[in-house]
Amino acid sequence: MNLPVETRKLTKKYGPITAVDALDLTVRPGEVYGFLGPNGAGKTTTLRMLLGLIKASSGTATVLGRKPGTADHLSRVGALIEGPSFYPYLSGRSNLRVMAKYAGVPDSRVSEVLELVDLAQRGKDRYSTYSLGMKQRLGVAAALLKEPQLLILDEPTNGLDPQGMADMRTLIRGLGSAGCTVLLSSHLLGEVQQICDRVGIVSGGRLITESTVADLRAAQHVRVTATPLDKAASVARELLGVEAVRVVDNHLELAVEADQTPWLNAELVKADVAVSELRSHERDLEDIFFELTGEELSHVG
Ligand SMILES: Nc1ncnc2c1ncn2[C@@H]1O[C@H](COP(=O)(O)OP(=O)(O)OP(=O)(O)O)[C@@H](O)[C@H]1O
Repeated sequence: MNLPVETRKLTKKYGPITAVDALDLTVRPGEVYGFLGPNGAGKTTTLRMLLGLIKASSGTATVLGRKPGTADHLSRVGALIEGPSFYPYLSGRSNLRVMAKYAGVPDSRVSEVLELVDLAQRGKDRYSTYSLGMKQRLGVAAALLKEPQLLILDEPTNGLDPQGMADMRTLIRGLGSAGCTVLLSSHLLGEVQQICDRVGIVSGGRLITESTVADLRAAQHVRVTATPLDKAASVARELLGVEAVRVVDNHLELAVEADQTPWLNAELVKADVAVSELRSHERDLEDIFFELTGEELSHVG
């Protein structure tokens, strides 16, 4: 079976700017994949290449086993990338019917997709009266008209209020459970943590890591509260290396396996450090992102 998305050394340059830098992404069938990174990391540029809207400078992208932008590919990939454009004076349903007719999709599918995005009750209302969240969901409905195998969504909750975000998350999770592969970009950690099976973390156009959310979070970490903290930090750096030690507020975060904690404790005590707490803890994506990129992500979502 073809992978929904596979890129090899995918690169896009704009003059001196390398917007996407030798990206190797793999999206597997049936998963909700989160493409996570701060503004300007190269997410939109990547998605545009996957849809054949712009050409790569070098490297390759395969989408459902084909080169992006071929006729066959376009009918099997749904996308919401630049804000959806609809006729404001037509109802949501009429807008979709116009699109369905143009795409050769039977009218019955319009009701199905309105149901899927929870707009069946408001289908008769004018598009101009919709909230931003409803407009976004109608955009997803339009992308679903052709029953795509892969749905690509660029920042699907951008600009939505908390309720709109929650509705969109429910919708995306539902699509994922129904077997549609979803690739979405986001700069919102909370969102990705809640919706996605796997994430690709991107920074400055480069892929920093690609993993399941569960695996990323399960990587062992030990939190140490001790006095004096600066001495504890320097002992830990000597024992574990500078990279493995981070001072956070009034404690240390150490990248170390849990079975090493007795040894670590003994070494700290030997160095006259009073250890009041030493325990392994599950990190959230925010910590991981900061460790990997040195950048902060947004807390919203
Ligand atoms: N058409 C273009 N011409 C020149 N530079 C561009 C163009 N499109 C994107 N860039 C640059 O490429 C880099 C990546 O932009 P991109 O929009 O892909 O990032 P992003 O991760 O999607 O961020 P955002 O969420 O802010 O859109 C940025 O430095 C951006 O300024």
